[in-house]
Amino acid sequence: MHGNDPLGIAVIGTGRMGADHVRRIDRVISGARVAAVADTDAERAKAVAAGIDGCTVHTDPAAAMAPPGVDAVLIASPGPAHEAALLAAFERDLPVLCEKPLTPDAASALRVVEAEQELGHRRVQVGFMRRYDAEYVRLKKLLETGQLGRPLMLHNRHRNVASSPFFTSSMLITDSVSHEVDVTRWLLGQEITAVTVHAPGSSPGAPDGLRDPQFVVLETDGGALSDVEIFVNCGFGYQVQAEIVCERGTARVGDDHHLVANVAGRWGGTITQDWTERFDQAYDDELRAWVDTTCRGEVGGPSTWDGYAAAAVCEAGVRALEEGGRVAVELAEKPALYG
Ligand SMILES: NC(=O)C1=CN([C@@H]2O[C@H](COP(=O)(O)OP(=O)(O)OC[C@H]3O[C@@H](n4cnc5c(N)ncnc54)[C@H](O)[C@@H]3O)[C@@H](O)[C@H]2O)C=CC1
Ligand SMILES: O=C1[C@@H](O)[C@H](O)[C@@H](O)[C@H](O)[C@H]1O
Repeated sequence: MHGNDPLGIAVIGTGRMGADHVRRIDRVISGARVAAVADTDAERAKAVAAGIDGCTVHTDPAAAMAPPGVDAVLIASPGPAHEAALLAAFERDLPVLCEKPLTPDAASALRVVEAEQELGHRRVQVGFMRRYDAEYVRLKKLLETGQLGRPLMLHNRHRNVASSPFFTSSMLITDSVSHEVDVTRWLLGQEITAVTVHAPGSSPGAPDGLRDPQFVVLETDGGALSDVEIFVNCGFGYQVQAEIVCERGTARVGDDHHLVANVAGRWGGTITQDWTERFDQAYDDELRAWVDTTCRGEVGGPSTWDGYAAAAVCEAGVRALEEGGRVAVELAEKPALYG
């Protein structure tokens, strides 16, 4: 990157999230351009790159990071492909925005933590975009004022209209509750020490064999409890809500009452239908923050360590779902690199 040239980004994975991030880089935010795309599905990559000046198209993620003019990497391939893409970016010492999950399990996430330590500096921002959502940011700032006192409980609700066909019972935790795991650690500034999962009878709206909904209880090292209702086939809307209960007050986000209309003898509003609608602004702000910090030669936002901690908690959650009972979370020692 030279002078005021836009940051050249290689986008790895051009499916739903990748294509949306390409649009965002190309048309929404300033200071960056899509320099390359890679997808194992060449036609998809080609279609997403169409009309973007100077954007090279690849099927191999490492090859997409090689052309001159690639200054940074955005990973939006499926979770199991993240480790290889992250290590390829580290080979070139490129800054990375990696969609959640960092990797799908604790062992691979720890390998990424170790590889980043070998580089000797932080390179990765993990795509936990709720940290950029205006409502969550306001909640975090309110907690930091101390007015509400110490947090005691966080109640989270996370509902999707319908799950994708390949969704499994454990993915309700690893793919969906991973967001609440990060929100809990970030809002409370505490580590999660144990997980319990309860699964009521499945909803008739869930595909056969899918344990949906589930109720997850996270315990923290600060003595707080965070519970999560995860329901990925609720049928009616995309809802992400959180209420924090503290010693002297409570606060909640996600009520979705942005517009209330009075018409034909009724009042009411609409419910968002998916994450791209509910978190559109948060994704914009997340990407803008990443481009800005990268252009300044800095790294911010959720770290590789946060990605590892989330993976370890989710892994404990999957064991709690499969084996029952309360499963303790064992974290490796936190390297100095992550403060
Ligand atoms: N932050 C958020 O709210 C959300 C994050 N995500 C995350 O974004 C990532 C992508 O998810 P989606 O776009 O929904 O999936 P998707 O299935 O729509 O797209 C994935 C794309 O990656 C390609 N691909 C597969 N293996 C690859 C490899 N080794 N190298 C390059 N490309 C490869 C596929 O051909 C596909 O085009 C996942 O990590 C997912 O968890 C997804 C939805 C919301
Ligand atoms: O990250 C996401 C998806 O991968 C996940 O499957 C959904 O449940 C979440 O709501 C969405 O934010």
